[in-house]
Amino acid sequence: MDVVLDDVSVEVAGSTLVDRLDLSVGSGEVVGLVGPNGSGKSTALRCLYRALRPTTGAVLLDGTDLASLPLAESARSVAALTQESRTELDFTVAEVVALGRAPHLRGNQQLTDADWELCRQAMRRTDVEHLAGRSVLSLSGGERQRVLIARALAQRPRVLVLDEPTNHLDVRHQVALLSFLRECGLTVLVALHDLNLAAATCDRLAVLSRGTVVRTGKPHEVLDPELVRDVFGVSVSLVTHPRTGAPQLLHDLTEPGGTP
Ligand SMILES: Nc1ncnc2c1ncn2[C@@H]1O[C@H](COP(=O)(O)OP(=O)(O)OP(=O)(O)O)[C@@H](O)[C@H]1O
Repeated sequence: MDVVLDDVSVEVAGSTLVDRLDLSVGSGEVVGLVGPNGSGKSTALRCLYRALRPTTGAVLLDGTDLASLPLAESARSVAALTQESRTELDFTVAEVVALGRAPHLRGNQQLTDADWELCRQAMRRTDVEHLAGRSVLSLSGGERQRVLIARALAQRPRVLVLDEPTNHLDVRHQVALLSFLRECGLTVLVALHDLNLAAATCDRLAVLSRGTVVRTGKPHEVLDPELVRDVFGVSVSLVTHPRTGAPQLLHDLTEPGGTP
């Protein structure tokens, strides 16, 4: 399923948070949104999972305006792991993951054996099956994050939207998640702060600054020291990963920094 953000602007209380943003993501492509704090990454992603409606412009799924689809229909296609994803209720891990099946159920319909099997597969994939009976309130930050990823996978979406999914994850689970994003065959939009992980994971990157895309392309076309200085205000050297050829940035901490 392909996704297009077509000239999307979002205004809230007189401020323009996203400004005429254009971005196309092909079916099965992994596109990373990178940009400084406050550049509009989360706001753009919110338009995709319908937490926000663009003030002007449209989000298209396979050419259909998302706003014209019933909410349940778009929820069957688009799963999101967001910064607002909450696990504050005293549910077990299995119950939280099962919520991912909700868009596929009618009324009070119960989960079938096939639904539970999909939940188990998602829990195995994110390494939380052994926690299935535990209360989510008792989990560590990284374990909770993996449960939320399992919930999104149990939804069996065609588009995955992830806002800083590596938050709280140790390095093994970061690599496992990002490798999965590369292999899963889904259309993926992911906001990432770590430019090196973004370069290693994504087919293309879109660099956001002040609510709009300032550059888009394959990681080696996008990540150059000049752009990183202009957009992020930091000094880096560019090297090439010796095995994969991915561009990697080395931070130069001896250069004067900006505001922390
Ligand atoms: N409801 C709101 N009302 C007013 N301003 C908002 C609202 N939501 C977001 N903003 C502002 O919009 C800008 C973009 O925010 P957004 O969360 O999209 O940025 P981001 O690129 O995801 O940042 P971060 O990297 O810090 O997560 C920020 O300046 C933020 O303060």
